[in-house]
Amino acid sequence: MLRIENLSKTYGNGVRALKDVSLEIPRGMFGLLGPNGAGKSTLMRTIATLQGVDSGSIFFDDIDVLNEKHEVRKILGYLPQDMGVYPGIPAETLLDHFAVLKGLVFAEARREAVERLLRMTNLYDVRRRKLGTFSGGMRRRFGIAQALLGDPGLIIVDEPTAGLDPEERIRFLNLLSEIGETAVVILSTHIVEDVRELCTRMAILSQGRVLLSGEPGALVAQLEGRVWRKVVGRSEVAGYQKSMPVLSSRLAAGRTVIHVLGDRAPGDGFEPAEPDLEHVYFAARHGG
Ligand SMILES: Nc1ncnc2c1ncn2[C@@H]1O[C@H](COP(=O)(O)OP(=O)(O)OP(=O)(O)O)[C@@H](O)[C@H]1O
Repeated sequence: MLRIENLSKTYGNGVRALKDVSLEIPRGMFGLLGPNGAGKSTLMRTIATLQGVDSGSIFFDDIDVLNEKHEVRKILGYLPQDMGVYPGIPAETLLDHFAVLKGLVFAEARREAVERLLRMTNLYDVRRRKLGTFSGGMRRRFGIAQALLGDPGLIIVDEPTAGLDPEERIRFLNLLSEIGETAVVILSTHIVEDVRELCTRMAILSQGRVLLSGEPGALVAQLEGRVWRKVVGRSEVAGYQKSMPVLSSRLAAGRTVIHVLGDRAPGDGFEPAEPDLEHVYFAARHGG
């Protein structure tokens, strides 16, 4: 279990990236959802021991993450938002190199681990190709392979599906879900579907604060009876957005459907709608 308590961080330029953040993250897949600039990467880099905070604490089981960096690095797998690219190096050679850095010093065990991870990420057939020739999806899968070296108990994946085409995204999410059972896996994303499809628990972060956390299904259930829908003209959307909390506005077959939040039926042609995780996300950001 990862326990984050009262974490605060202000950057040198005065931006308060984390404001008293507390979270309990059990084993399994945990989704950290938030818009750009919410503080997700700051939190991920902090857990990954790459930067410090002004106050607060993080414990992974008995390890004091902020003060025992060396211990954390032994059990950590980290896939950063931007993995440094080494375009001229073949995938297998680079993975073997990372494995040495991770402490896999025995050649035979290392060879087995590298082969297993290349097969798992479906890169075995292209293992001799240089990284510079890989597509975005292949590079992401290579990132996962390096993050899984040494069987980490704590895995951090920062915005992994950004820029992937739908097929690669699904392949990548399937890969992640396979590893989510024995480790604490934290996945940061601004894509609601990533969380819906994968995560047993989640939190929403906005402007450095945790707006809510819990199980996606339970959070959706809390909105039961409070979401209303209406088909409107495209030009009317802005007016509704001014006068009521609009959770979403979608084009469906050339018509615009808006969903709004309200404890009572808004009248005026609105009808009850099934809440979904996207509504949870926007309701939280509306303060609902
Ligand atoms: N090194 C830094 N120095 C100053 N400000 C920073 C630094 N890193 C991040 N910030 C600011 O801190 C806030 C949180 O940024 P962070 O990257 O943690 O958010 P995020 O949720 O990961 O967003 P994104 O999805 O855009 O990466 C933003 O306002 C950002 O501009």
